[in-house]
Amino acid sequence: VRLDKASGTRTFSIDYSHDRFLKDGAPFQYISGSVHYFRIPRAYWKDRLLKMYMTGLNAAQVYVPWNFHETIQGVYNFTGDRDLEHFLDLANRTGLFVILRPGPYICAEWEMGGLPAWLLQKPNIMVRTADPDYLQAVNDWLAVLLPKVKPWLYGNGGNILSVQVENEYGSYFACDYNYMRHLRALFRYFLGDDTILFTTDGNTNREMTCGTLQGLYATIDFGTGGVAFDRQRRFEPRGPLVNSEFYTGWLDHWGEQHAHVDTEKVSNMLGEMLSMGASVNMYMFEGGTNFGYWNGAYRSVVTSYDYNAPLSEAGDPTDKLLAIREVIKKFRDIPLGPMPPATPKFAYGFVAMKKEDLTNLPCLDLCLFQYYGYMLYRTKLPRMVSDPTPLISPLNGIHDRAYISINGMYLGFLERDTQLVINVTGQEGDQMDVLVENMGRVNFGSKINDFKGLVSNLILGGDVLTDWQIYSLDIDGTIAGGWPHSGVKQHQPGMMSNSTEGPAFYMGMLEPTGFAWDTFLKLRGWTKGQVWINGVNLGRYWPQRGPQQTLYVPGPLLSSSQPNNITVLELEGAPVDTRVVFLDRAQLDSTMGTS
Ligand SMILES: CCCC/N=C1\SC[C@@H]2[C@H](O)[C@H](O)[C@@H](O)CN12
Repeated sequence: VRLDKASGTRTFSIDYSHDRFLKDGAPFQYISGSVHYFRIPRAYWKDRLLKMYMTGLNAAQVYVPWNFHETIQGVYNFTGDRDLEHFLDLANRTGLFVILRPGPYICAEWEMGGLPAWLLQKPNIMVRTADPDYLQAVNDWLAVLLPKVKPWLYGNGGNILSVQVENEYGSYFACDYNYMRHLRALFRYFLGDDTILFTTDGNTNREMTCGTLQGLYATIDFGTGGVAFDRQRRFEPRGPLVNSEFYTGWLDHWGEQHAHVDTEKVSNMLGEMLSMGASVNMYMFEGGTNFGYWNGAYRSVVTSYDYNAPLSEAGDPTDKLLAIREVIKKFRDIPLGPMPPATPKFAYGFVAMKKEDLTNLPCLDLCLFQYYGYMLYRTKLPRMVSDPTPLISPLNGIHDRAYISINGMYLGFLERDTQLVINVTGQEGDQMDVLVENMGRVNFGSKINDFKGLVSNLILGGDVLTDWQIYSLDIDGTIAGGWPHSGVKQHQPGMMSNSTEGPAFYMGMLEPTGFAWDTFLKLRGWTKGQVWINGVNLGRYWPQRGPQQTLYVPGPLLSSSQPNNITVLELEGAPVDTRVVFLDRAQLDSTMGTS
């Protein structure tokens, strides 16, 4: 560690006279990449950070998702895959500085942009504003997080060079300067006066106007469409040029083409910005995976956060990475030695899946709050409907998909914004089951107060359906407890269809091979659902929509010596051939019916 000669302390500051950063008094240009620890198994953090270092980066840009660490209000988790300080330490030991972005809102195609869903228990809360309820929750959270961060600041001996306040606030409708002033005061209180606090906003005047604040250094983000520092200069006439999110790729939504950003454009623009002396962060450098239910939505984002990034979802160096390394070589010495290779992948082959007995499924009784996954709504038909009768959500209240069964016979689904009516027939008193899926909360824009479930009435042939029983389904807890592989019978009412279609669980076993290498799970011919391996929720699959056709299975989730439990919740309909297959490569670019 080099100390500042004059004061004997470590300093990272802005030199407004020469439009640059100074580290310990010497000019410093950061060449950084975004990496999200919350999208990578802990066992692979060092592998990804080392590959970033060997590419020639000198910094990693890191979000902190509030909801990942305080999923339940007042319960804080910084262990295992949530061990932020271990990640910071690994980055430090690997030779990478850190640009920290603790939000409290982070966007990032992450569930509710990182905000915890329990904020919505106050139905009228105005998140990302000076709303007192919201600020109280922010105060409590940052009073836990920022003291953990403080020792890692560069001036305190750590590797954090600067800290971002909020995230693209200028894109949000509220434009609430009192909120940003409150955050500035909080960050200053906990982190001291010497740390560089900054903001990042998109490349428009409105965004830079509403997103910036005196005392927070204004930075900008833009992709390969063209260098756009002139906008930053209008708000920061002096100081270093900083592109905090140079888009090396882009995100994928279900049903759309897999994103692709041209390597040559990325390389050329990176070289152009670095030659201007700008500090640049590449978003993403390593994307990773939206495990479990963590994907966000603008429209629902897929499970893979490959992002067409220089390091693939599985951490494999790509041609884009090698091209970026060639550019960086022109501006700084890069570490000697080979680029660490891709982690080994293995095609474990086919695994037979058996439909689970439909009478013992993880149903819990009424529960007030469930934030993620699936809820079951049950009622009785109020009258006979002998002719096909429309079941309608007139206020688009299906958040987000509902799978409809009558007396256990699956009828089909309703979907937010797109499929708002389905025809029903039945007898008075027949049981109607509506399994509602939360597809991930909106992470950008004004619809972020994204309540889930049946948020308004269902109408059957003009009758408002009432007398609902609402079941919270602790599927993850039940599967983590060993069901259905443990043979433990859950004596609860079955909730699934007994036809070959509709929601049903399937179980299988991947036999151990003596090693546990990365692999990619393909559910060829399946429709849509969720997968767990050894109790870990791998995320959503939707091969019928695509473009993602395989789920990344990190080797550390597999056992090399014990059978690996596979559990699938298929929501619409499994194929006749209910095998699944483990491949040695990803398939992320095949939309509906082309896989
Ligand atoms: C059209 C919406 C633009 C929203 N901004 C985006 S989409 C991809 C990235 C990440 O979400 C990132 O977290 C945002 O800061 C900027 N950005």
